[in-house]
Amino acid sequence: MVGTQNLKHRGVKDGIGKHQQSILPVSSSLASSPVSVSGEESKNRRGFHSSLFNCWISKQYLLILMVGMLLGYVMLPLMLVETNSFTFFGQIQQKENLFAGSSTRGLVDKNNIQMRLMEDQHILSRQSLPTDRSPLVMETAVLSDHRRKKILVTGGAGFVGSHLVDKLMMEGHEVTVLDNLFTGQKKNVAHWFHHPNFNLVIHDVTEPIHLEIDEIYHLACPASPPHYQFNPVKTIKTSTMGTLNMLGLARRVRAKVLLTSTSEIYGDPQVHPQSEDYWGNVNIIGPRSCYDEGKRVAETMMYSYKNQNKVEVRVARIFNTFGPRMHPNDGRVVSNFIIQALQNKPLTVYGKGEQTRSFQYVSDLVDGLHALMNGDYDGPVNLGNPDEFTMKDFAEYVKKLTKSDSEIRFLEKTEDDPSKRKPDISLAKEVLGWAPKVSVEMGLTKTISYFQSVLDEAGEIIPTGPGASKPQN
Ligand SMILES: O=C(O)[C@H]1O[C@H](OP(=O)(O)OP(=O)(O)OC[C@H]2O[C@@H](n3ccc(=O)[nH]c3=O)[C@H](O)[C@@H]2O)[C@H](O)[C@@H](O)[C@@H]1O
Repeated sequence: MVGTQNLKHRGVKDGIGKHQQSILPVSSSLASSPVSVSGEESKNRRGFHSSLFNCWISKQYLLILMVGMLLGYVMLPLMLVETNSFTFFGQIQQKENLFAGSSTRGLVDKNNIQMRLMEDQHILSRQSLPTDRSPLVMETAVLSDHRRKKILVTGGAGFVGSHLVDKLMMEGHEVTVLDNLFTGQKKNVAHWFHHPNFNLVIHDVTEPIHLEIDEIYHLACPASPPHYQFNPVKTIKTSTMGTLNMLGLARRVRAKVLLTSTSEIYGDPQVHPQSEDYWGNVNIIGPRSCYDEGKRVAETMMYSYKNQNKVEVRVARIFNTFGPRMHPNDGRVVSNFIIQALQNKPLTVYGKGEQTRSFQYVSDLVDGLHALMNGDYDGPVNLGNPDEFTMKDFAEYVKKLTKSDSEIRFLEKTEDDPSKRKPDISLAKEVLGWAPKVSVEMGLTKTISYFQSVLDEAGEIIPTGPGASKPQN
């Protein structure tokens, strides 16, 4: 830029130099014009007059020449320049005016847009954004700084985790979801991405992490049998190293930590229904042991940290749970039966279908986890709905609710599949004042309509079978 300016400046100077050169010969002719007074008078006079005349002529000539030059070399260019510059500056002025006009308008528009953006941001900072996965708008409370907690939810992008995140967000807390997205899905929490209280950290709990938080809900671990059996070593690492990392973090920052344990710690139970004081019946080396034993040792770690390091702990033993946002390829019985029934495909019952399960709706579980975290009781607590079904009856029930023509197909029994399961929830009722509110029928109706929308979007879904498998997105 500077170079260009210098070049232009030099060009102008050179131009002036040329003009000066062209004037110079004329000036020199004037300087050398003959004016003589010597010799005969008349001759001299004539000569004088003639020379005067000549001089006058030459002066005239010179004058005309000079006027011409003045006009030609100075005035005309000046006039042209002036005219051009007038037009030019006029145009510039006009352009500037136009620009100034548009920029003023632009400024107004810009201000309007900014105002609207600020208003939108203000509204969005108090609610969720509707998405396909979560179409209902959820409003978030505004808490004062000293009441707003920093809460970490490991596995927060999963089925149960994402519903828990909704509740904590609606209460106005700052929620950090930590998930490696093995079975969790970003779309489960996408409705919070814009919210200033929400953070998503893609991280594997088997690696340590340093965060400043007040509470930890530690859910991270695949929970569906085909998924946790896909990589049993990773599953056991997740429960053991993951829980150690969360307890280490809780100890460092003095956070309260809740572990989501499972009804699976009772194994194939010999006590029915199962209460918290039952020690269980787990095959230590069976295909389910990576999950069952992982959760059992995780519970042991929780109470070791409580006793040794005074970490404040909570342990929930979760029984079979279902609801919207279950992974369609989860492979668990509720999602499988509903997806099969909605497509009029055979409902796959493993074994004779005489094994029992008791199903709770996800919102009840979330309320239970919340009550446990915020209560004083720190022993393990069962959270489940005691409404018990055989799998054969459950298949019929799903068929009825979906009005499906599917046949019921009996497949081979899976190894170590618990023959019965039903929670005793007297302790939860007593220490948390908690009991499930949503009937299985009501919960199933909501879940059926959810899976119908998933199917409408996906077309066909082939549910995961009994064998170990990687989650399919
Ligand atoms: O849903 C849950 O909360 C629990 O799910 C699983 O436990 P499981 O009881 O085996 O759950 P499902 O895979 O849903 O199986 C329930 C019963 O249905 C049967 N089933 C499953 C799927 C299927 O297509 N057909 C079928 O008959 C299974 O053999 C089993 O007897 C997990 O292992 C638990 O950690 C978790 O807490």
